[in-house]
Amino acid sequence: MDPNYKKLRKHYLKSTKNRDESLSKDWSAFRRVEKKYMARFPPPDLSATLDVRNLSSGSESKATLCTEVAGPSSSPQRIFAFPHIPGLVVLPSFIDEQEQRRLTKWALRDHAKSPNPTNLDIHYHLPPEGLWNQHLSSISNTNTSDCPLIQPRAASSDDRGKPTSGPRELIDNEAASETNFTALRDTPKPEAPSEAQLKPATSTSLIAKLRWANIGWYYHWGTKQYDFTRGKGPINQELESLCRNAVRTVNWETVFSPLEQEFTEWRDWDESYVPDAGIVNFYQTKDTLMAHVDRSEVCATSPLVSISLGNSAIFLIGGTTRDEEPTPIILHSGDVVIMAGPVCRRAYHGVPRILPGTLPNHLVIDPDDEEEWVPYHKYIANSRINVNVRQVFPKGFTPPIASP
Ligand SMILES: O=C(O)CCC(=O)C(=O)O
Ligand SMILES: [Fe+2]
Repeated sequence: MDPNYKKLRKHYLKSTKNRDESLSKDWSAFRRVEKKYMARFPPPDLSATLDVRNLSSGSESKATLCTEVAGPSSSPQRIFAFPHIPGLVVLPSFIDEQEQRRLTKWALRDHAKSPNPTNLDIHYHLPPEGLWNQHLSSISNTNTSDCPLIQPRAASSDDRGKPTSGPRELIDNEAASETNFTALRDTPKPEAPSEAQLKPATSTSLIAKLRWANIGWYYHWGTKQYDFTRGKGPINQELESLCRNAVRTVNWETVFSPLEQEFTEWRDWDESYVPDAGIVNFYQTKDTLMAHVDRSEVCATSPLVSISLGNSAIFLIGGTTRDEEPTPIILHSGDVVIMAGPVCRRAYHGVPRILPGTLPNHLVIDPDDEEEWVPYHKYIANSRINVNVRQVFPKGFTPPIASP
């Protein structure tokens, strides 16, 4: 018997010895599927997952309810829609190989640092050059005793701010809209308390604990609402263009009509879709993202563009309640998912599993700069990065916010 399998079985038997079987009876349809794909033992059967790359050209899969729709005649880009979740689109390999490396570098080196908050800022005094740049300096420095230590922040009186194992918790927040905007804006957004008894740590050890970095409007995790009083962080222009191009690539008429004739906003998206917020999610191979709906944006129907980099993942997307069984979709490095329109933007979704050992070859070596890529390869070999970009306000809408 494979020693790793033996270890997993032993752990499984031990952890399930006193399990209360009645608990799982109350699981929603989403939770059941989530649990299935999260299971460490026995490892899940992936045969029911959908990998659009395996669908032959022009195919329509009844079992998976996925349809290939026509893309722009000038490009070989394939586009998949899901009529049972109108507004969901998968663009396989939308990001080319070089751009995937560029985005990986951007996420770690240029973005996960001040002024963009990360999950670690609450707990540590991060270096101004960013965790990644300090990590690069320390690995190029042969004298390990010179590695600076990052100091924890003074512990607060309680430890409610303890970092959790994933970037999200299972709490439903109130959906934002133009009507409740002022109330949500004025809801107090206290600073999260830092964890007690943390020890000073090296940047190299903290890189593995990086879970998210904010893009644009600042998100307040405690209330799960944006904190507009802080103003707006920068949005990378190339990322913005890439997301706008992804939205423009789709012929939305083939996605929404004739299913949702009363929804016509998509007609303006070529111009009106301008992202202004988002998050970069960093997943180590054991990390998961629980079922949730992203409903903090005032624009409740505008496209959310989600880019996958690194190892592949299982992405679950269901309906507007947890009682609808989600569709399991395999996302690979370079794939773009768009969630748009009133149904899809309110659909529960999550990432129950990262698939280790699925790093594509073009993220192993950078033919243009082999040396520089080495530390990025080392990181991404055991990780997945998701760049999740949203539009909080409709274009031209000036929110009633005093300048910070
Ligand atoms: O990692 C992913 O593919 C999804 C991330 C996500 O749903 C989110 O950041 O809201
Ligand atoms: Fe999400």
